[in-house]
Amino acid sequence: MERNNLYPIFLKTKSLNILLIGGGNVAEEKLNFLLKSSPDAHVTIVSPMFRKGTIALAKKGCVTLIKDTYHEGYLEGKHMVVATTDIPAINVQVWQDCRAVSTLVNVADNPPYCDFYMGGIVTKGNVKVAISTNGKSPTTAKRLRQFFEDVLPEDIDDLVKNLNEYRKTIKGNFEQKVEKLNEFTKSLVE
Ligand SMILES: C[C@@]1(CC(=O)O)c2cc3[nH]c(cc4nc(cc5[nH]c(cc(n2)[C@H]1CCC(=O)O)[C@@](C)(CC(=O)O)[C@@H]5CCC(=O)O)C(CC(=O)O)=C4CCC(=O)O)c(CCC(=O)O)c3CC(=O)O
Ligand SMILES: NC(=O)C1=CN([C@@H]2O[C@H](COP(=O)(O)OP(=O)(O)OC[C@H]3O[C@@H](n4cnc5c(N)ncnc54)[C@H](O)[C@@H]3O)[C@@H](O)[C@H]2O)C=CC1
Repeated sequence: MERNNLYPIFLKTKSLNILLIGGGNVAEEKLNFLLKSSPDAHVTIVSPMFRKGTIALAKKGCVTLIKDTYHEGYLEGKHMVVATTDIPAINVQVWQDCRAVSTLVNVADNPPYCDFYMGGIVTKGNVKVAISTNGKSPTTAKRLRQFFEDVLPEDIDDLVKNLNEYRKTIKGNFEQKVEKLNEFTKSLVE
């Protein structure tokens, strides 16, 4: 069986600079899901045009809109880049420029030109679940996201908060703490 070997990480997007190139449908969708998960993300978007919905989304978050075509100077100070223009040669140019400066890049319409994929994301308080189909079926990622949004209980955050408090009160060395926490949470997986 084929296997997903991607390694998920949870980025502190508040202290990272994200560059989105292009201001069309895909840019708006990527921005929408990025801000849904991480409303405090720092984003810059460079595009000759922006959709009304993008302008509205930008106002709600920490998003800077720049009306221009892409040039590599925009990569300065950016930690990750998502290219969504409708011109494949520009997107590939972005990929090359990012590679040259070791900046993580995602070309939205072109999986071989992605260092990372965006995923389906469910957030319930402190709990976050991220879903990937290895780029094989974004629609499945969306459906799984909807499924987990539905089945994960809203009060799962209370459990996490309570365990965080309990964790602070446990005495003993690391092994003893792990044992107590495992014993306490056993019923969750039984
Ligand atoms: C590889 C990846 C790269 C990346 O974009 O990061 C990628 C690539 C492509 N998407 C395409 C199409 C669609 N994408 C969606 C939706 C989402 N796409 C997302 C991620 C990813 N999309 C990455 C892989 C994720 C994984 O591993 O599963 C989600 C999860 C997250 C997000 O976008 O933030 C978000 C759902 C969010 C949610 O609902 O929670 C829908 C469904 C819909 O909109 O209803 C469709 C139409 C139906 C279809 O085609 O399936 C096409 C074809 C373009 C064309 O044909 O022109 C390509 C290019 C290709 O595959 O070659
Ligand atoms: N990953 C995904 O989820 C999906 C990817 N795609 C792909 O994404 C690409 C874009 O699709 P749409 O957003 O629908 O197109 P669109 O035509 O709505 O938007 C393209 C945007 O790129 C901008 N642009 C053009 N040249 C530019 C330049 N030199 N610098 C900066 N911005 C520039 C345009 O002004 C426009 O805002 C297509 O190639 C499509 O195949 C499509 C659907 C889903």
